Amino acid sequence: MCLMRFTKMHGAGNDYVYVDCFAENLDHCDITELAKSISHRHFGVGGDGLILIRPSDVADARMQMLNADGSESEMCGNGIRCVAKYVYDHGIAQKEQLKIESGGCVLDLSLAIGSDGKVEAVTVDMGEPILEAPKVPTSIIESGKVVDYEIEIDGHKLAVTCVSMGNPHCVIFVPEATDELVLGLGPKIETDPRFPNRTNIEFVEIISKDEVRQRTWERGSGETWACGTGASAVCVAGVLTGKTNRKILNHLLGGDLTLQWSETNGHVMMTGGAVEVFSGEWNA
Ligand SMILES: N[C@H](CCC[C@H](N)C(=O)O)C(=O)O
Repeated sequence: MCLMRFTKMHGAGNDYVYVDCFAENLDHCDITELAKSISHRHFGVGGDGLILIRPSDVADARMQMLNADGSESEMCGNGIRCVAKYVYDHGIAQKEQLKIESGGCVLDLSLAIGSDGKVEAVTVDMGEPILEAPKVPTSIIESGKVVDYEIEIDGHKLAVTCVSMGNPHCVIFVPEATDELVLGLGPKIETDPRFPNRTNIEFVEIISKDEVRQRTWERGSGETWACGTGASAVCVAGVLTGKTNRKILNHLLGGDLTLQWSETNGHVMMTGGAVEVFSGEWNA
C-alpha cells in the first residue's frame, strides 16, 4: 500500500501524475508498479506515466520519469517544463532560471511568469542531439548518422532519421500521419530489434519550412498527445534532411511547441506551456 499526495499536470496534452518527493516519502513503494497502476486511465488517476520530483545535489530538483508500462526514461521534454512549473509555483525554488537534473544531466530552464504570478511557459535548453547510430542506439548502420535511411518494417518501406535527445527517437516524414501508421506501425517500430532499447517514434507532416504537424508513438506509453523530446528530435531531423529551417512551430495533438536548433552551440531550445490540473491523494 502506497499513500501519497499527487498532482496531475500536462504539457501540450502530454499528461503525467507528479509526486513531490520533497514532501512525500516513497521509499516503501515499488515505483514500477506504482507507475503502472497510477497511470491507468480506468483503474488509476490516468496519465502517460509517473514523474517524481526529487531533491538533487547538483540542481534545484531532479526529475525521475516512468512510462505507463513502468519502464524508466532518461528524459521527458514536456515533463521537465511541468517539473519547473511545480518547483516554482510550490515554492521549492522560486527562481526564473532553474536547473533540473534528469538522466544524469543538468538542464537549464527559463520560466515565463503569468499575470497570476504562476509559471505560464518554459524554455528548456535540451542540449545537443546525439546522432551517432550506436549511441542513439540503433543497429540500422554500424556507425555514422541515420538520416532519411530506408528500412522495411512489416512490409512498409520507411525513410527513418534516428536522433537521441537523451532518449531514443525515430523520426519519419510522411504525407499524412494516419492511424494506420501511428497505431498500426508505431508499436512494431518501437519493438523492432534494430532499436535495442526500443524507441519513441514521430510521424511528421511538413506544412512549410517553418511549420510541421507531429503524431507520436511513445516507447512504454503508446500514442501520446505530445512529446517534447520527440519534437526536439523532429527539429533536428528536419534540418538534417533539408526539409525544415532551424526554427519551427510544431503542432502536436494537444498543443504547440516552438523548437530551435542553434547553429552556434548545437543545442536545441524548446518552448511550451505547462499546466497544473488537479491534486489528490493516492492510497492504493
Ligand atoms: N513525452 C516525453 C518523452 C517520454 C519518452 C518516453 N516514452 C521514453 O521512453 O523515452 C517528452 O515530452 O519528451
